[in-house]
Amino acid sequence: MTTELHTELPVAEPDRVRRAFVALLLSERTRVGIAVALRVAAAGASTAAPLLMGRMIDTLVAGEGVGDIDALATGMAAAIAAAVALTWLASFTANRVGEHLSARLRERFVEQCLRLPLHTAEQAGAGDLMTRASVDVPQSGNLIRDALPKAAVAILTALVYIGAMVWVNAVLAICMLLAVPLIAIGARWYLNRARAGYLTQARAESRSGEALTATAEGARTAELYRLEQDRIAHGDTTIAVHWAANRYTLYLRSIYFLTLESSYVLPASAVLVLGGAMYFNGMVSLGEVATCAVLSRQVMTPLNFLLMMVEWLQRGFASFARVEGVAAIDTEDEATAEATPIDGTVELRSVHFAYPTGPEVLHGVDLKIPAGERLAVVGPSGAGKSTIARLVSGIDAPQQGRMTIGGVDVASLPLGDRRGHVTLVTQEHHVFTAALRDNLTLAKPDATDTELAAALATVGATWADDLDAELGGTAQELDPAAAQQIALARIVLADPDVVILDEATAMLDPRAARDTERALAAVLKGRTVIGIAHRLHTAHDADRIAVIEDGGLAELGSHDDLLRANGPYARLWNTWHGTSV
Ligand SMILES: Nc1ncnc2c1ncn2[C@@H]1O[C@H](COP(=O)(O)OP(=O)(O)OP(=O)(O)O)[C@@H](O)[C@H]1O
Repeated sequence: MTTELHTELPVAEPDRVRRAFVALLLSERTRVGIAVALRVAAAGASTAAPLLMGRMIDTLVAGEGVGDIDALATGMAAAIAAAVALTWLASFTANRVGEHLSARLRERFVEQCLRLPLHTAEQAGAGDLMTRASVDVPQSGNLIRDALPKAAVAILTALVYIGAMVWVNAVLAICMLLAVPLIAIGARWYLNRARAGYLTQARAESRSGEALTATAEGARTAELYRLEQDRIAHGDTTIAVHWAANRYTLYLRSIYFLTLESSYVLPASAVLVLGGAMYFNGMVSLGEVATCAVLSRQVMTPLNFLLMMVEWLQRGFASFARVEGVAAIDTEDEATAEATPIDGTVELRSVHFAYPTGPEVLHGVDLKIPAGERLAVVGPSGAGKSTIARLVSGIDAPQQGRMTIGGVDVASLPLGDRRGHVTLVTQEHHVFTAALRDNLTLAKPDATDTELAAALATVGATWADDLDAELGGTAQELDPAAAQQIALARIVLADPDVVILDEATAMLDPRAARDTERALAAVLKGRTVIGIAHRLHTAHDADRIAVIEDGGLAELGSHDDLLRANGPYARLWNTWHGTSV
């Protein structure tokens, strides 16, 4: 079952979020510019109607001709038609830009996940990455596609309306300021709490997702060890935390929206009261009061919308910070190769290693494996064999000492280069839902069909005669031995100097295991091979055997030498064969 001792993936700092967001917008600067210009034009057209209405009232009050009224009414109709057409065009353009940007964001997220160091992904657990992919990426997409264009539209529209009010009568425009204190207090209270609230909510969602995934994946184990009640209790706890986090953000919203609702009534009432007094004192015309009253109501629509959107924006930016957090790992972990490995010599020098969640597992291991040697690593369960495999393949780096391939620190090799020098083969082989060709070219993107066919022939995959055959998912189901052959064919294509086999054939039935081992022999020829031998008969055929006990190298030598030495290996061997020394 998946261990839940996870280190969460980071969340990007506000500064990084700002920079990433601006960079994303600038990547579509022309389209963004056109959308903004169209929106300003649309807002300009919609202020024309109240302005013309004011003129119309003043014309009527002055008792001027019907011809002027007709002209003003035609102008109003034209302004309204232009506003509708421009608003539609502006929304259409903004939506298109939003779609482009959110597609870019999704593609970047997938690339970042694929580049993620394996140990980081493992420590984060499936739940965190899954929630970021399934909740935060779509929510960031919503932010870019819907929330942000709408917010920008609302800001621009409100500014144009306020500008028009100031132009008509600056004193009446000042009435708008009455709404400011209430809105400012409400927004400040809300914004001070919202980011933390939404980040906690997203984290709680990840954890409850993680708990449910782990329970579903390990259902059989839970049943076997009668852990059902523990798992249910654990699920209940994470869901309760999630529920509490949701309730908290709901509480924030309910207080915030109440403040907003109350703040809208004030400015419109003030315009009417003050405007009436000014009119009776001959300071403004009736038309100006009517225009300002309509505009003060009109400006509240985008302002109201904008303030409601703060919550949506907060949630969107909290998600964006989580998506961008994955990119931050890439930058931190980017390795820089100091040189290229000269051959497949593997060397561990005084290697110490501890997992983040536990005590030291390897206590100063010294081991040199010359290029082309087949080394078997044996030892009791929990001794540290798989940990050595992880270090050699660069999944983890030692905290002390050096781990080199061909004279170069494995951790300093960029991920792409590392895969070309060392490959870890375990019993888990993922066959992607894709054509056989795509499943193979993962290892060598520019491989020709002839190379792919040769690689399949090397591993004895006689069943694979159609490179376009769809595999995985609901398509052709492969048996474990065939999946293993695909994995081995990938090694032939990747052509690494060093291959590590960790329980590569342990899950196969004996006949399939024999076939696979035959295929393996062809694949491994000429490479340095480190085989983690859980069954001793595979150790017997190796050039040398390293016995690991309690995180240290207990013995090193050929099978015959070690049997003669009558030490830990001889004891393991005799136990394996059921004989005593
Ligand atoms: N991801 C991990 N986080 C924390 N501790 C771990 C992790 N993986 C392994 N360990 C611990 O490290 C120690 C060495 O484990 P390792 O898997 O290397 O042993 P092994 O010799 O390969 O055992 P086995 O033959 O049972 O696979 C064990 O005590 C194990 O519990």
